[in-house]
Amino acid sequence: MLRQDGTVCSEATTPGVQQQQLWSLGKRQSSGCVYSSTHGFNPEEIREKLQAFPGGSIDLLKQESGVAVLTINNPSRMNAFSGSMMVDLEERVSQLESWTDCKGLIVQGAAGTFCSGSDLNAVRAISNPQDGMKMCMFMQNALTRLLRLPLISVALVEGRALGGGAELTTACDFRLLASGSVIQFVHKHMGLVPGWGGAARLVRVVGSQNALKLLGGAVKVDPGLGLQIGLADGVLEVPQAEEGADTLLQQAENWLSQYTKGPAPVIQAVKKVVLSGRELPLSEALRTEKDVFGTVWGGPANLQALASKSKHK
Ligand SMILES: CC[C@H](C(=O)O)C(=O)SCCNC(=O)CCNC(=O)[C@H](O)C(C)(C)COP(=O)(O)OP(=O)(O)OC[C@H]1O[C@@H](n2cnc3c(N)ncnc32)[C@H](O)[C@@H]1OP(=O)(O)O
Repeated sequence: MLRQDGTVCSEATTPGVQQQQLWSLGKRQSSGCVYSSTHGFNPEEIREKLQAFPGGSIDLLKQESGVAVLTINNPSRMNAFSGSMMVDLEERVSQLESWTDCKGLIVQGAAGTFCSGSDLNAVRAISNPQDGMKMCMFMQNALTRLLRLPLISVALVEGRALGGGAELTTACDFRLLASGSVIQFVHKHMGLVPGWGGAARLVRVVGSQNALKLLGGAVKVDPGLGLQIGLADGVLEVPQAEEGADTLLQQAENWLSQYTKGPAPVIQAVKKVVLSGRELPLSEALRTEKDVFGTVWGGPANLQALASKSKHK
């Protein structure tokens, strides 16, 4: 079981207590910010600075199905991230962290394109290294918390995902690319490298050789290349105008449902064991896996499956 101090010991627990533990384990994993005051990070100060660059919004729609839709919404600037949208994003992630029934998340852009990165007007105004690093710390915290949510997330990429927009796609578990879409880490062309955690995550998704090529060449990744190197997990056809065709969002929801079908505690447990396997040293990951296992073993879904004598043909 989990001790108050976050360490782990083995002790039998009741299913009710186990469910509580599952949730608090999820909160511990998902609230893991990279930077705190010990790193000289003052979130209030940076929030205030970012709010000075308003425009657009990050919209969250929580659905009864347990799948939420997060929309990057700043169409007049190709969904570039204004400062206030960065603060919005952090708030939406907090809302998702406290959603006990969550199972899945689709991250999309408004009006037919994904996201063109940081708002260049804000970038120009804070183009000194100190402010740049503060903005990076803020976005790394928000995107790390997004990736660590106890749900299965997918970036639905239509149009372009550029710069910070490309980085955002790597903060999701999966990426679906619509026909004609492009993910491009344009940072080199801007005299930069990723700073929102996009390089570290990209290496984990496509391997260091491919990451070096994508960043070093500012390569345009179309759906074909995306599938080839593992940056894309699927390709969606942009529907023609004719009646009856599923929208891209419906297609993404269908695709995601193969992983989010089932009770929320089980889906959340799946994400937690994979997350700990990805992020923790092996011994720690194994202990976490045992803990998470303890929260579903003998739980309602497990007992129901046992009672129905299910066969896996
Ligand atoms: C690199 C690091 C940094 C980070 O990680 O934090 C970044 O992300 S910096 C931003 C990187 N992104 C860019 O440099 C994108 C630059 N824009 C473009 O390449 C084009 O605008 C494009 C390809 C997104 C769209 O081209 P298209 O011809 O289809 O449309 P327009 O260029 O006319 O764009 C429409 C309108 O949107 C404004 N826009 C687009 N991107 C941004 C942006 N990132 N910040 C601010 N504004 C942006 C563009 O200026 C046009 O506005 P208008 O008032 O009509 O001139």
